[in-house]
Amino acid sequence: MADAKTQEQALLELRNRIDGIDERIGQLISERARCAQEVAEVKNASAEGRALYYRPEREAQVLRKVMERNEGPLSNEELARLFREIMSACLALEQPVKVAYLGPEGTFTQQAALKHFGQSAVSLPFSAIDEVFREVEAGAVNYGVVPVENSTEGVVSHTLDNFMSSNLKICGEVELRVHHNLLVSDVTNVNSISRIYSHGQSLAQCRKWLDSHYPKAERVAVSSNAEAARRLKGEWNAAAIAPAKAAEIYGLNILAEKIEDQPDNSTRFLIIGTQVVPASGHDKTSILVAMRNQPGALHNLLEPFHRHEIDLTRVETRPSRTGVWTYVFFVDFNGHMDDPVIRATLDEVSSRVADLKVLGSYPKAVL
Ligand SMILES: C=C(O[C@@H]1C=C(C(=O)O)C=C[C@H]1O)C(=O)O
Repeated sequence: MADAKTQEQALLELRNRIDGIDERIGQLISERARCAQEVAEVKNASAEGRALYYRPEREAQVLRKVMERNEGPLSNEELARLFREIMSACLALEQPVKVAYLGPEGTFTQQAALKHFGQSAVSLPFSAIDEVFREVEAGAVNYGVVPVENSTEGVVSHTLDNFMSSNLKICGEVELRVHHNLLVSDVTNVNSISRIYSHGQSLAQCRKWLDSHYPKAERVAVSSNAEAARRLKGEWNAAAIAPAKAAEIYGLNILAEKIEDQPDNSTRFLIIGTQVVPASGHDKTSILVAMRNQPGALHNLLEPFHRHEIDLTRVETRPSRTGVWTYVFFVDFNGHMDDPVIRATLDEVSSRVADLKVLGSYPKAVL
């Protein structure tokens, strides 16, 4: 009895302390939000209606500082995620950011959009990557989020091809661990699944699992994982590979979890917009280069990077859609356009190739 009483007493005291801490946190968050409102006034005063409310480089710096200061017990990622939401809410006071993503609702791209901009952003689904580009170009939204590469399946060529004809800039990147699940509906007969819907990339990422668990089922590629989930309604012999979120949205059941072949399966997404982003201190730059298919062409392109000791993080080739035998390279490297070494390197590269377009310098993914 005495023990129960001391326990009650200890809980009461701790909860009183937590109430006091919450009160202070609440006051500090409000104070921060008022500061952000003042930032908006300053931005408005000098921008004649064209204020840039969202500042990717500043947000990256804020999150990095949160992680550097962290003394635990929460992990850096967990603490940064909380601050991500505080900033998202503060930014929404200035102006809710409007983001187009490759939909429908429930796709990994939507998860990436919310991971990057936080839950206070207004996210709008579009059914094709081209449409996301078009919405941003038309100014109907502030930013777009599109997938660009997967650690198992490689590049999302559709996104790269869009950059060839677009003047949009890359303003940021997001990385997302991607887990796949096998979803079924209430009417599915789980012993007679003969058709499995998903996006082509996801089917490929679960190839081995499907080979061993459903070797005879027909694999049907559809436009997105969420579309796969949506198709299940009313089909008694079908399943879908999709994120757990899609099960929630479309009222489905998870039959098997984490069925991806590679446990560290992750996808990188790009934030596209019209903004040129200043340096944050840890940045990446993406360029697009067009060149003739001559002997030594790739060496010529890469040599200045090597000489200036610039780290390349990715090189992709796509056939150009204009000239015959002309290739287009997408190159990502560490550093920002404002850095004189990067600028000098790109000047050199530019003199060696048919065309060079800077797609953007942007903060490296923090979360
Ligand atoms: C407050 C600002 O505006 C926005 C909100 C931020 C925040 O809440 O810290 C950071 C950058 C901007 O996206 C700012 O530019 O400092």
